[in-house]
Amino acid sequence: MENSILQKVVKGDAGYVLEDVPHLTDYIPDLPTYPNPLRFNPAYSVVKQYFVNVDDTVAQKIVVHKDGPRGTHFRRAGPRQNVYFESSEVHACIVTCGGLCPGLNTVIREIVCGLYNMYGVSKILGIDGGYRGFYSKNTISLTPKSVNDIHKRGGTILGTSRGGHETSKIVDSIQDRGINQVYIIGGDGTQKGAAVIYEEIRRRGLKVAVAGIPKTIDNDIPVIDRSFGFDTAVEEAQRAINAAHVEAGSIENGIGFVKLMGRYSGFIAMHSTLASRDVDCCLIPESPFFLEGKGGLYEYIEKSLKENGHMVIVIAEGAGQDLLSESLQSQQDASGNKLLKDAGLWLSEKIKEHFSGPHKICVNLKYIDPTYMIRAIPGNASDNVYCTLLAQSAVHGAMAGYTGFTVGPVNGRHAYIPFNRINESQRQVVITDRMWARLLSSTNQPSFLSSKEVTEFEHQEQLLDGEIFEDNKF
Ligand SMILES: Nc1ncnc2c1ncn2[C@@H]1O[C@H](COP(=O)(O)OP(=O)(O)OP(=O)(O)O)[C@@H](O)[C@H]1O
Ligand SMILES: O=P(O)(O)OC[C@H]1O[C@](O)(CO)[C@@H](O)[C@@H]1O
Ligand SMILES: [Mg+2]
Repeated sequence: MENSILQKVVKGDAGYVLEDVPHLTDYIPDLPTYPNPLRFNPAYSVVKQYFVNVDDTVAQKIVVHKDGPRGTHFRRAGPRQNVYFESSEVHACIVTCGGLCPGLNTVIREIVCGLYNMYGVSKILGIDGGYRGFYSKNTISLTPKSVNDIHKRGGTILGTSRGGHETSKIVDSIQDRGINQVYIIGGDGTQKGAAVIYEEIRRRGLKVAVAGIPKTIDNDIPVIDRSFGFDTAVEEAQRAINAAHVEAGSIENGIGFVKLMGRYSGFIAMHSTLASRDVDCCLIPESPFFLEGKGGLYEYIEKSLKENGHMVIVIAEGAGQDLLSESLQSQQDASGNKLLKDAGLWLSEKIKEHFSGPHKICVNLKYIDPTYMIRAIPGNASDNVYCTLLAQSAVHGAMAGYTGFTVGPVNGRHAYIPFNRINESQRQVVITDRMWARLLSSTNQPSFLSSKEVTEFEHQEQLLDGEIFEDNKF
């Protein structure tokens, strides 16, 4: 076993690898255990095999070959027979960081209700306004009653922020308040912050479990099947695309132009396009494009307008940033994320300018920017169920003494994933994958790539060890 502070790798027969998560007993030996209170809970006691076998693991790769290695596995999430906290001893806190996402309130609600109803825990604090709230604000007391209706509202009742991650101040606050379970809901930046909080807690030898719940509307967190809120955002984006289609179709040479979120990953734009079928061109950060000349965007727009009289374009906010780079200043937000220029607005102006020039076609372009409208809403039904499972899996993991983990579904089964696996890369649309090919075939747009570039993309992806192909699921 290789055992560093963040990596706990167990190897077995036939190429089996378990990338395990830390446990409190890794650095605090002889911790007492207690029977899981769920054993005495009438709602759960009737379930056959309710408890997860301690050795259950979830395979990352489910398409395998006869002689191929069994590959990476993660510890299966779920309740254990024994727990490492007594109910009365638990003092939990919940924090939400980064941008908003549909379902945040559902996760908060279900952590509170899960702790209370399943484990009899009643000391639960909300941290106000993201990481900086640990050391600069009062806490909010959370009870099943106070969170009862919050899943019907968008946003986060706890507030959120970017920046302000000061590890030692945060861990001082955890220690001073006697908190022993920390639930951290947020995106890639937040999970990196959670990893360093875990490391500092471990360095101080504290009996504090740190559980991450991945949140990102962009769906850019690797390993997990998808992030919560993504489904809701794609659904809400349909309203903007429908409006763009109606507007474009009602006027000669109408162009409906919709900007959606997606800083580095175009999943929202790709899935919204595939779901809608009214989109003629989808532009995402992963797929470079150009405007002028043969095979360029202007040529495609001209052809579409000639053939159909109207068209719909969807652009992810991070697409085409290279084209406006000359005017880019390197500004950052409080968390250090690069601030993007508004590619949607820029491109819609360029299109209008181009067609009013020598290539004169009198285009009628309607620009629709619903970016914040698709994330400042409550989760839909399927996201709400998903958020419940995430929250409960996190609670079961912390109660069972696991720490330094992020929870999420891997091939449909919830698992505990070490922070380093979540934090080492960003998930992106693979443009040499079948899903992007489906999109190209549904819109009929050009790929904007020469065959030389396709070969280069394939080569880069082969170097990236197979995980990059995870989208090739369907
Ligand atoms: N490398 C890091 N180490 C420690 N803390 C970090 C790191 N990166 C970001 N953070 C902290 O995590 C919090 C959220 O980060 P960020 O604003 O990047 O959002 P995010 O979690 O990535 O979510 P999203 O991108 O979906 O909005 C901030 O408080 C930030 O200070
Ligand atoms: O304006 P804000 O709140 O910083 O958030 C914008 C960013 O947040 C995200 O929605 C990720 O959460 C990105 O798609 C977007 O670039
Ligand atoms: Mg982020």
